[in-house]
Amino acid sequence: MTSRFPDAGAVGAGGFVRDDTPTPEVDRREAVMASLAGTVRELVDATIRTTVADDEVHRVRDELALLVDRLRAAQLPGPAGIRYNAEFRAWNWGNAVVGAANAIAPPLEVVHDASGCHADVVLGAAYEGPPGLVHGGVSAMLLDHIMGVTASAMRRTTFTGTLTMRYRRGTPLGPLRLEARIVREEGRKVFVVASISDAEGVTVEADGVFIQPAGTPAVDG
Ligand SMILES: CCCCCCCCCCCCCC(=O)SCCNC(=O)CCNC(=O)[C@H](O)C(C)(C)COP(=O)(O)OP(=O)(O)OC[C@H]1O[C@@H](n2cnc3c(N)ncnc32)[C@H](O)[C@@H]1OP(=O)(O)O
Repeated sequence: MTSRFPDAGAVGAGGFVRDDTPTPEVDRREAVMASLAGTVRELVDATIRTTVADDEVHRVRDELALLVDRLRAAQLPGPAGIRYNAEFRAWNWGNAVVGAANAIAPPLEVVHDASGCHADVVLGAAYEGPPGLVHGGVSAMLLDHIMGVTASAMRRTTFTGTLTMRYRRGTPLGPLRLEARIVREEGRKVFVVASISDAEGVTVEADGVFIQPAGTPAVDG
């Protein structure tokens, strides 16, 4: 059996990092960071939509600068990366789509189902492109992620090779559903289709080729 695990602390195939933090400690810290990110997400939305007076905006800015300094007191040297321990518990707290510590991420909660993956998400003012509609790049980002998770099927690393989007109509901000499934596989290539829907039906369709980079092992067990 080929192990996907490099030595502790080493960067493995696909950029994954083995980290021997025990799962209960990972779970505990993840909950702490998710609660902070949730409040920062509220801050982002409140910032976009606030109509308070200029003086109050400046006071809030100054208070926030102090809070940033407190978080800067101890920082990782770079991005958070993807870590996992010997129990297969993986965590990628900085991920742009699902990162528990990333207020930029909606975050998407991907569910594996019988046909592939799906996710229900509510997108607010921070994801606007055209007035009242989701930014096309945000739609592509969310679909790319759920398609990548579907292609990897929790047993191999896949990278996006080619992603094609068809925007059928504007995607309204608010509650949305994403769905993705594998349509076929050819060697290291995995062909995936996906969609975003609102209550009226599909707004965006995507198809993509996800590739298991040469030399990266599948997880066999
Ligand atoms: C592990 C546990 C679970 C983990 C879960 C994590 C979930 C994370 C979810 C994250 C989700 C977010 C996901 C992200 O955001 S992933 C980030 C965005 N994507 C990238 O950065 C990828 C950058 N590109 C590369 O790394 C390489 O070019 C890849 C790996 C893609 C191929 O380089 P490699 O050297 O391996 O390829 P090869 O030359 O041996 O060719 C092999 C075959 O592939 C065909 N081909 C090649 N390129 C393309 C292409 N662009 N489109 C279509 N087909 C292509 C080629 O014709 C050949 O086919 P054939 O001739 O054999 O028929």
